[in-house]
Amino acid sequence: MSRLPRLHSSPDRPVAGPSMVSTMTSLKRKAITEDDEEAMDQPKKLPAIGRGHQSRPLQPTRNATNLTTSRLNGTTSRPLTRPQAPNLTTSRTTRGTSAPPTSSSSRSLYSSTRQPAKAPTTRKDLPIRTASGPTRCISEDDKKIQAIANKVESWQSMHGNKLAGLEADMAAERSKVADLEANHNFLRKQLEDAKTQELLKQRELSNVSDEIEALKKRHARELKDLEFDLKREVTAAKDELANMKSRHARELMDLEMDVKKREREIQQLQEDLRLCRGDLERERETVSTLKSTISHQSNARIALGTENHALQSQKTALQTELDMYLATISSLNLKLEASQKEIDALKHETMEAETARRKLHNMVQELKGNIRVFCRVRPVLPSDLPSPETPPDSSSSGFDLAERLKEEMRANIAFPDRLDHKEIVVASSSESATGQERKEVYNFNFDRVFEPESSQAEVFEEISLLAQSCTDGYNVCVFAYGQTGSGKSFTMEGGPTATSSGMIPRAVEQVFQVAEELKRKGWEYKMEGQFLEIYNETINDLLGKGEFDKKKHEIKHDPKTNSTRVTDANVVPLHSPTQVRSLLAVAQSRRSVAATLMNERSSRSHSVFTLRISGHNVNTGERSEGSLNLVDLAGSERLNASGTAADKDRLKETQSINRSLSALGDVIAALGEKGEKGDKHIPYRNSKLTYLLQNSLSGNSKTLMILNLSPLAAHLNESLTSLRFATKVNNTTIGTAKKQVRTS
Ligand SMILES: Nc1ncnc2c1ncn2[C@@H]1O[C@H](COP(=O)(O)OP(=O)(O)OP(=O)(O)O)[C@@H](O)[C@H]1O
Repeated sequence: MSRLPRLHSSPDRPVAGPSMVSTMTSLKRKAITEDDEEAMDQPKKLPAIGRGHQSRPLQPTRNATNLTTSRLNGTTSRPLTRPQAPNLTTSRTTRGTSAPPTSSSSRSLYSSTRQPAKAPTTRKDLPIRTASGPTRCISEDDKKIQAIANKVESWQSMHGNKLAGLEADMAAERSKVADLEANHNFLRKQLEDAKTQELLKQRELSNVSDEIEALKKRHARELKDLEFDLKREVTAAKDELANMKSRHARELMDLEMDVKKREREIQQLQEDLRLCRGDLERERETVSTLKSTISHQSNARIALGTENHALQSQKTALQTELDMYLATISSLNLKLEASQKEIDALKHETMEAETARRKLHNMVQELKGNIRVFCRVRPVLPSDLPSPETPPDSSSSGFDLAERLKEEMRANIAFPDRLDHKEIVVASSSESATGQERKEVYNFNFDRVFEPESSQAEVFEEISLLAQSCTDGYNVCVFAYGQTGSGKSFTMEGGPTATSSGMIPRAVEQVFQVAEELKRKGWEYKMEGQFLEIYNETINDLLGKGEFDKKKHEIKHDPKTNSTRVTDANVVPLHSPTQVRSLLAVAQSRRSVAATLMNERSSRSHSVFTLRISGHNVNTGERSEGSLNLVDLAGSERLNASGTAADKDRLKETQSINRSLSALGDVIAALGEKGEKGDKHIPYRNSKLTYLLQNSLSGNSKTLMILNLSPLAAHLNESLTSLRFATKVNNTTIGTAKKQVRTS
């Protein structure tokens, strides 16, 4: 299609010959064929477009060519395909091989078409323009030239005719060409119209195809939407179907279960029915039995009616008796009430008697003098036995051997006073200078003597009144004296169990108990504790921080209140016996203990536990200040006996202990002498121990010394020394104890 307009777009070009026309025709044919081919590619609407121009089909060129050809054939004998015209036309444009024309028309044609420079190239000896140039006088040549000129002239005249015919032909051809051009223009116009229409149709077609495309897209979208909706609906339908299936399955299961349940119920009912039938049978049998029983019973009832009558009369008699008893009970109740009142009065009396008894006890103590001495002998312990080469077996022979050994080791100590337990007799045998055995027997009397079998409770029973008197406002001092390993610590502190607990925990418990009881009488008590150790004449606070506190403690006495204070020593408020027990445990772990030959756990220091108790009677306004000092003295053995002479530190310890113990003896002796002389100086300051216990050792306080003795024969001499010291103390009267009581 695009080639066709280009062919017809140059109307000014020289008209082509038949070959050109045929070429054009073939080109047109080709173009039309291509058009047809292209038309084949167009949408199917295109034939409809062409149908509107059927009267002028799109193949006019082919018809026009045919027409032209037929016309040419009809008007002249010379067909257009003759060679002359093309040669002429060609010579006009490109070739100049023909001879020059002689006529003016041919000359002019020649001169207008041929270049003069090219003519001599064919014939060199002939001038081209012989007629107009200078004439050479060569006669032969002139003749020949004349002949040629004649020939040319005849040729020209002959061809002039031909030329005229050709010009006529040319004119005819020109008119044909004009026709063809007109036809061509018409066709071109038709073609342009067709193109315009085609463009319109193409535009329409593109619009339509756009619409189709849009429709396709919309259709695809709608299709997609529909597919999506459909899928969703299908999914929903599937879900619903699944739900329905599961619901249906559940319902089916429920129904099956229901059916099974019903079946079970039916079975149960059938079983019940069977049982009921059995029961009914049995009941029927029972009814028949009962009927016979009833007949028996009615007979028995008659008999019972008679019996009942008799019992009624018996009941009346018993009722009378019961009334009598009730009267007796009410009179007994009255008597009980009277007795209860009597008991209360007696209790009150007892309490008053207890108070009076305590007063009397104190009076007795005062009359007896304020230092009392108890003596306690510990049992022989397995640890006292020499360690055997072979370990003892648990057989009876092993036990007997141990007992025999104990017996052998035991000193000859007797307790003849079985009633009052106040006497101890020690027998010793020694060799005289003459080699004879000398037997000596020593009798000692104390306030109380405890045999090896005596328990802690028995010992405490004797000192409990003394201990609790601190609640009445007395200064009380209990100290344990004896050689190392004699049982001082055991007596004062005791063991871990309730039965083995010593005097300190028992005394504290007692004081708390008494304080609680005295609350009813309006007494309120405040208690505080202090635990000190005197080691090598240095005071160590056992309730302080660390094993040895670095502080230098000083002892201060207040003569007004007869109280003693130690500077920088911890005084802990006491609230319960349990708290006191834990305090004692802490203190015990801090005590300095050094090993000696005599006792592995020998305590090489004095320990002083002080319980201060201040009371206030809210009813009477009375106030009391008392203290309880519980002293565990260091071992009293002599220097050689302990085997410490070789050890410098142990020697110093022992010397210090012995010095303080002899100072204690000196103080007690001086107190005894003071009682006689009145103005005797008491050397309290000779040791830290006596200075600390000044207020508890003076005549205003109650003092108890517990002498602990070893039962071993090996320790007999030490025991005798201790017994003599205790006797001295016991014989000392140091005055009358005074209550620290004032009325506010
Ligand atoms: N009455 C007793 N009953 C049973 N065992 C006792 C008794 N008295 C003391 N003992 C035991 O004897 C050993 C020595 O006693 P304890 O340590 O009390 O002696 P001590 O005089 O305090 O010695 P130290 O001066 O070295 O402190 C301990 O094992 C103790 O348990």
